[in-house]
Amino acid sequence: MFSVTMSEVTKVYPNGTEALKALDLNIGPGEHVVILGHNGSGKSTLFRCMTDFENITGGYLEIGGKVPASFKKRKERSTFRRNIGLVFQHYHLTHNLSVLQNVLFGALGRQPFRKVCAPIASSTLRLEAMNALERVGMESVAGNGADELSGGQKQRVAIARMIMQRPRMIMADEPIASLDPKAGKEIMDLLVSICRENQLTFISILHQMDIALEYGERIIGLNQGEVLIDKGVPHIQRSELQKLYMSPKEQKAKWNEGLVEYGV
Ligand SMILES: Nc1ncnc2c1ncn2[C@@H]1O[C@H](COP(=O)(O)OP(=O)(O)OP(=O)(O)O)[C@@H](O)[C@H]1O
Repeated sequence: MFSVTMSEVTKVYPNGTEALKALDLNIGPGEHVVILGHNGSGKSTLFRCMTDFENITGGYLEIGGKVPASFKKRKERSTFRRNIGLVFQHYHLTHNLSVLQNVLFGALGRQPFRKVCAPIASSTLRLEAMNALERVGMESVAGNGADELSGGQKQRVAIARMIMQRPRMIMADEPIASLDPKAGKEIMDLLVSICRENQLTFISILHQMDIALEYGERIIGLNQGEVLIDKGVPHIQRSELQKLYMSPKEQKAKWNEGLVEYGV
């Protein structure tokens, strides 16, 4: 199980935008954390820094005992990335290949390319891929083309592909943003249960407050690159989350009305 340690992490883009401002965060092994925040609050930047797709520009970031900023060799970096299972809003399946082939690709990194190609993949690897498909309820369409699936089915296949990676932590960036409410909840149920079964740390970026409250154990609310809320779900009021989506002017107005308690 991976943990995350961040001390005064900043990210300033080359154009001068300060997307993350001295973030101090600790996420323990096996925690289920939801990151919420308005558009432009820094969620994706944080996600990209944690997954090593973006360099931090200040502070200290450690994930699973590794410090991405210190990676010198490509192998170190690829091993680190392989330990983090990523789920995105868009499923990034290869559409002209079968569902099974897409899932086999999840083993890339721990297996060479030629070994994950469906016609020559070992029976052990194929069995593992079929088990992953069964886990997400998609084994009956293993031979179908990935382009024949609905959005919810594609996300399930993307999750099966991620299972093949054997990750130590799952990070999901708006995993249900393209799905209807029913399919979205099914995907969240699936992700949470996979994390529980395998004792994986789970960090997801969401836009839906209700889903965050239902599926998160802890919510981190970002506002203009800073942590505004960091609390366990049982201690969070809905009104606190709503202020994440207010402009500074609106927050000040609420403050003046005495409706919002800051820093509590
Ligand atoms: N590559 C970049 N270069 C310069 N500025 C960037 C870059 N990426 C993001 N930003 C800026 O950094 C800030 C945070 O953006 P980020 O995408 O992390 O926010 P977000 O919370 O994920 O937003 P959304 O919910 O819209 O995805 C914004 O002001 C954005 O314009």
